[in-house]
Amino acid sequence: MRDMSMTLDLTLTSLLSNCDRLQGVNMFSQKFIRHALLLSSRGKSGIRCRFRSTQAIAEKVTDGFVEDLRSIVGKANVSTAEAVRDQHGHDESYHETTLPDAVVFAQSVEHVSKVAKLCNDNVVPLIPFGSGTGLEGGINALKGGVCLDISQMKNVIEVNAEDFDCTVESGVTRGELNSYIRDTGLNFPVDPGADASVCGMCATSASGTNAVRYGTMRENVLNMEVVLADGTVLWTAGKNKRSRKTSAGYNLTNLFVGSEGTLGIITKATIRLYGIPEATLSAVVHFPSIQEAVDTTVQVMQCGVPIARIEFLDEAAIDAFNKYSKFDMKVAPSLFLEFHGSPSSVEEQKEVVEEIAKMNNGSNFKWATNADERNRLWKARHEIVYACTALVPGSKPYSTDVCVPISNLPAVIVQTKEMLKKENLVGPIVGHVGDGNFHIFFPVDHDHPEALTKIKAMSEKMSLLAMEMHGTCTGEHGIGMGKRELLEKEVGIEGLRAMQIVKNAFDPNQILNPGKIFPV
Ligand SMILES: Cc1cc2c(cc1C)N(C[C@H](O)[C@H](O)[C@H](O)COP(=O)(O)OP(=O)(O)OC[C@H]1O[C@@H](n3cnc4c(N)ncnc43)[C@H](O)[C@@H]1O)c1[nH]c(=O)[nH]c(=O)c1N2
Ligand SMILES: CC(C)C(=O)C(=O)O
Ligand SMILES: [Mn+2]
Repeated sequence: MRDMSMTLDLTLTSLLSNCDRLQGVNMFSQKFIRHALLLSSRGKSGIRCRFRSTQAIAEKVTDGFVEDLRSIVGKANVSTAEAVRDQHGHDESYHETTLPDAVVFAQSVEHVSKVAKLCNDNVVPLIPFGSGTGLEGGINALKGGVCLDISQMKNVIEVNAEDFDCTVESGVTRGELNSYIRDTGLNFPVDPGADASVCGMCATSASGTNAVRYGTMRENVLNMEVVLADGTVLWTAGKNKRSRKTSAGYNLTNLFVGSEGTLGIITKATIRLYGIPEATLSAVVHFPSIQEAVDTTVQVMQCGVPIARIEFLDEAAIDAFNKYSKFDMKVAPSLFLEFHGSPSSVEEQKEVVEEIAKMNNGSNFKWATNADERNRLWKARHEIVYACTALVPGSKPYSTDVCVPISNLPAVIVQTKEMLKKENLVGPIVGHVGDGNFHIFFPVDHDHPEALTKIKAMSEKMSLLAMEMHGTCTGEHGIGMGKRELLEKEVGIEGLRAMQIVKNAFDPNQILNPGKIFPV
């Protein structure tokens, strides 16, 4: 860490600005709706191949090195069995498995620190493994080495109900946390659908269906305990700190959020909690066209409705959804909605959204008031990726993930749909449209490499279109190994160089999750 202070002060100030995107506006007057309408009309399990690690690394992970790992974490917590390495060599995406040479199950931050130091001293790659639900090949051991599974560190360290925050260890998943705090009347709403580890969600800057109301991980992490490549343990906002605001120096917390295991291993996270809303109401509404569904979204957002979820599914997605989850919805472009608040505020939001949807020819509103109906709806929505892969037996999901400023969303989705048609590709579209973020789900069968080539070309075109429209190639899944070649196009050569300077300062031996984020 010798050179860190020298290199960081040149580059970090502009990178680490904090953004607060949570919405507080709540204006429902007719005047406001008209203004917003005017604004918008003006502008606007398959077969996997397994690669072995590179020879040079395999030679470093000798029997002696494995013995050293065992002496740190105990014999039972190190495995070189092929089945265990296989399970840790891929996430839930289409990326083909790449095996680590050994898997270590850490039980404490001391274990993590000593394993990191050992790997750093021997220049052996070290890949943090959260719960393996990522979608960009983040945990693939591209250069072999040690996969550090931190999922067994499962303590909830503290819950400060009166301050609406808590601190968890790396293995606690979102679902486990919410079960643990159920009696407090609080919950952690950031919801990627999968039951990912909270620290893994920090590492990928995850979001999902609730982010439109509660923000992404970036807005919800207050502090993190991180182990650096050389074994140093630090708290990004200072030990035991959990204030809502800070102006103290660089924002290290936001630097580690979204760092995808390339800068350090997140062993604890202090995050914000929210009161479980007094009233919740979900609804589904169908539209004659994609344009009308997405226009509705834009107008709802421009009116400042504090909607908790506003999810778009095109007709192909609804069809897959019906078949997989045994629903019988009208096969048409649709919005899934959810409102949170007091009973009167929910009623007010409902009325405004219903009116906007109707102005855009939305029909067949179905309201889900009881918890069972709502849970069934959202469970099915979160399984949509499996519904889409079920369209091609034996396939794995390839998901695009662009995000654009909300006013550009209708144009981007409509153009995407036209591109799909032109390329003759099957790809249901699903989106967290309140944030301007959407996915195409392509079922990928590795027995048909020509189809994968076509899908990759389409995905790149979409990313370029999103960037042109002032957006990003990844709203929430991260760069991983799938989007490395797009990063420079997005942040520019200067941005990429600044990121490389940060990487080199924190990880001079390049041991942390090598091959990820940066172009090859
Ligand atoms: C069905 C379904 C649906 C969705 C999603 C997945 C699936 C399977 N996802 C993606 C996924 O849930 C998300 O990327 C998680 O944040 C990954 O958390 P894991 O704990 O599984 O990390 P995983 O183990 O998959 O690791 C992901 C990356 O983070 C690193 N990492 C993990 N834990 C770390 C730690 N403690 N310290 C440092 N680095 C660490 C890894 O090295 C890797 O690079 C998603 N996402 C989303 O944002 N919105 C969505 O809507 C969805 N929807
Ligand atoms: C790619 C997936 C599973 C996703 O992000 C979603 O369903 O929103
Ligand atoms: Mn998503």
